[in-house]
Amino acid sequence: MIGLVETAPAELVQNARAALGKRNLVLVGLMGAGKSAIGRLVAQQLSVPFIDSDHEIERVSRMSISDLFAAYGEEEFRALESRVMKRLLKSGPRVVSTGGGAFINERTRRHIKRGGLTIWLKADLDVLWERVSKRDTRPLLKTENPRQTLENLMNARYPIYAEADLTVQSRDVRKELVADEVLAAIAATAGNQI
Ligand SMILES: Nc1ncnc2c1ncn2[C@@H]1O[C@H](COP(=O)(O)OP(=O)(O)O)[C@@H](O)[C@H]1O
Ligand SMILES: O=C(O)C1=C[C@@H](OP(=O)(O)O)[C@@H](O)[C@H](O)C1
Ligand SMILES: [Mg+2]
Repeated sequence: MIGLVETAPAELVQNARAALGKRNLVLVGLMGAGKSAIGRLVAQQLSVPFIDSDHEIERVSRMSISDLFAAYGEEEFRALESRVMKRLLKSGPRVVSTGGGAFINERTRRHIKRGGLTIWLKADLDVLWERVSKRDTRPLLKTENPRQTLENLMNARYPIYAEADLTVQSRDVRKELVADEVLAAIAATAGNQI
C-alpha cells in the first residue's frame, strides 16, 4: 500500500464534514504534537482547504520562523501571528494548524475561539521530545536543556490548551489513526452548541 493515501471510512468523513459545517477546525497544542501533519491529513479527508499558520507567516514575511525570532524577537512574532490568525479565520470551512504558542497568547486565543472549533492534540513529553529533537527549526528549543524547556512549556501551557473544545491524544501510532480520531471528535459535536 506504499504511496497510497489511506482513506477514512466514508461515513465517518461525511458525519465529520456535516458536523463541521461552515466552521473552521483549529488545531492547537505543543510543538511536535502533530498539528501540521495531522491537520493536513484531516483537511484532505474532509476536502476542505488546509492552512498552517506558521507557513502563512513565513509566506507573508518571506522569512523562516527561526529568522523572524532572531531578527525581531518573540513579541513581534506573536503580534504578526495574531494578525495572520485573525485573517485566516475570517471564512470557513478550513482546517488551520497553529504554531504551539498561538493559543497561549491572549489576543490570538480570542481570535481562535471566535474563529472555529478548537481541538487540542495532546501528547506526553517522550512523544513530543522524540519528534522535536529530530529537527532544529524551533527557536524556543535552542536552549541548553531543550527537553527541560519543553517540559516547562508543557507545565505552563497545558492548562490553557485544555480550554479547547475537543481533545485528542497524539501518540506513537499511525498518523491516519490520530486523524480518524479527530474526525470522530468533530462528528460527535453534531447537534451540540460547540
Ligand atoms: N502519529 C503521529 N502523529 C503526528 N505526527 C507524527 C506522528 N508520527 C510521526 N510524526 C511526525 O512528528 C513530527 C512533528 O509533527 P508536526 O506536525 O510538525 O507537529 P507540530 O506542528 O504540532 O509541531 C512530524 O515530522 C510528523 O511527521
Ligand atoms: O510553541 C511555540 O511557541 C512555537 C511553535 C512553533 O510551531 P509548532 O508548534 O508547529 O512547532 C512555531 O510557531 C514557533 O517556533 C513557536
Ligand atoms: Mg507545526
